[in-house]
Amino acid sequence: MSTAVETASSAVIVAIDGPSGTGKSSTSKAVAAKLGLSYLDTGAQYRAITWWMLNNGIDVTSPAEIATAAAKPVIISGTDPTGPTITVDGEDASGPIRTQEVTSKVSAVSAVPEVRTIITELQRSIAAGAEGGIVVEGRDIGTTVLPDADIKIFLTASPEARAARRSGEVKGSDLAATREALILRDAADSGRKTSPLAKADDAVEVDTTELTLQQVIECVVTLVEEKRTAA
Ligand SMILES: Nc1ncnc2c1ncn2[C@@H]1O[C@H](COP(=O)(O)OP(=O)(O)OP(=O)(O)O)[C@@H](O)[C@H]1O
Ligand SMILES: Nc1ccn([C@@H]2O[C@H](COP(=O)(O)O)[C@@H](O)[C@H]2O)c(=O)n1
Repeated sequence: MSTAVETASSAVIVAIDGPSGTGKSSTSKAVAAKLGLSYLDTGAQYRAITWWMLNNGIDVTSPAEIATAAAKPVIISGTDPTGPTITVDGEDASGPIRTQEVTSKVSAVSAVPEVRTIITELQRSIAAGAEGGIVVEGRDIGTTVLPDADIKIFLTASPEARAARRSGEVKGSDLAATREALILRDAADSGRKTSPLAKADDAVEVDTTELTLQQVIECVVTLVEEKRTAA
């Protein structure tokens, strides 16, 4: 499978990876909007295929069943950073893919190699079609999906900071349980055989633990602009 993604010569490709709750989505959307780039949330695509499997009676503890069904759903991602969308077989999936059920099952589905092959090809075709450039966020963008990206960022933050951010989104949520769930999902994503969550050797690591979201956005915008100026 070719990993080369051809875009217009002025188009910049930005890969942003990192564990859960490090700020990938918030940062990527804001950076893309600020720089006039498209935006792709690859986690949403893995969530979408997981949601489809759950809705269609697939046993998500069976890699063989998942593999057989992997090519069936039609997943379409809208890449406007000010209003990203995702549909599965024509149905808006943006709400249902964020449920606790999907969150708890997505790592098992995304670990299946057949799923990764299909979703990776989809991601590369979206990046290739983004004529003005794109910010793509996920777990394996810099290492596997777009290894030739112009700039690669790997966001990190302490489990405590990430759990506090996530708990802040849901009133009355249990901080310790949120922290535990984040750690378990990261362990599953980092431990799978096929394109695990990992920092690319040439990625710039940004520890966001002590940074505000605004500071992270400014840091990434500066890195992209420096890269563009140097090119
Ligand atoms: N530097 C920051 N300081 C404080 N809060 C932040 C920071 N970055 C992101 N957040 C908040 O943390 C939460 C998680 O951020 P976000 O969804 O962008 O993370 P993520 O890495 O994309 O997570 P996931 O991989 O689980 O989808 C959001 O509520 C966001 O507003
Ligand atoms: N490039 C990616 C992106 C995501 N995943 C899997 O999807 C899950 C959900 O991701 P969120 O960013 O929406 O939290 C994630 O836990 C991974 O299992 C992936 O494998 N590769």
